Amino acid sequence: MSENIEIPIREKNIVLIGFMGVGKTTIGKLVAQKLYRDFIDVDEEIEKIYKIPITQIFKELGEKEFRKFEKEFIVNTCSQTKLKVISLGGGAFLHEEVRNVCLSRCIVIYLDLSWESWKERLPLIIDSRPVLQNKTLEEIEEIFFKRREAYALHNSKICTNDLPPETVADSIVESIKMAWDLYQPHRE
Ligand SMILES: Nc1ncnc2c1ncn2[C@@H]1O[C@H](COP(=O)(O)OP(=O)(O)O)[C@@H](O)[C@H]1O
Ligand SMILES: O=C(O)C1=C[C@@H](OP(=O)(O)O)[C@@H](O)[C@H](O)C1
Ligand SMILES: [Mg+2]
Repeated sequence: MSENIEIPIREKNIVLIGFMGVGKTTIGKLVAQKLYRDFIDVDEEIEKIYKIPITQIFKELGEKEFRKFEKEFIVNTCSQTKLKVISLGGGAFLHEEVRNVCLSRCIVIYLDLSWESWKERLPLIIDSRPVLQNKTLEEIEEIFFKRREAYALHNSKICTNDLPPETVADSIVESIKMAWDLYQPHRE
């Protein structure tokens, strides 16, 4: 369990979680722009470090190595930074240490999508998500619902069904600003 250091809420990192394909990378970038913050996409950072795409990391080094690096990268980043918008990969929140560091130091936003809507995203992401390869739709559905248990731990949930990325990003910004004003109101 990481220590619960009091970071002013306006300075906390904003972390986006949720199932693969729900829009964490796309929407995280927009939220960062709207709040004038730096954006960190954990998968993109890992790809830059290994200099190969995630699919190749899975193939050449294996999922175990990816998960170890992913966990360490997130724990370090969340412990050492403030004022960032960070999009995690969909499997990252399954690590207990990742959940602990995110929930103690960041504002965690869960992007949710119904199974029916998510199925329409599948063709867009199937080739770039190794976890989905060689699986039946029933097997993917099982993972989709199983992972909801981990995602249930969050600070705020946004249902993204039928909403374009801009609208989702606007509603995240609105909800964050509300939390800022509630818990750390500006003093004149
Ligand atoms: N709100 C949305 N509506 C429609 N398509 C979306 C939305 N958000 C993301 N997408 C599309 O879904 C795919 C996966 O998005 P991405 O941001 O990579 O998701 P994640 O990071 O959660 O895996 C991309 O092709 C993206 O353009
Ligand atoms: O859910 C997962 O296990 C994964 C999700 C991916 O990220 P996105 O959630 O951004 O697709 C990426 O980290 C990797 O392919 C594994
Ligand atoms: Mg992503």
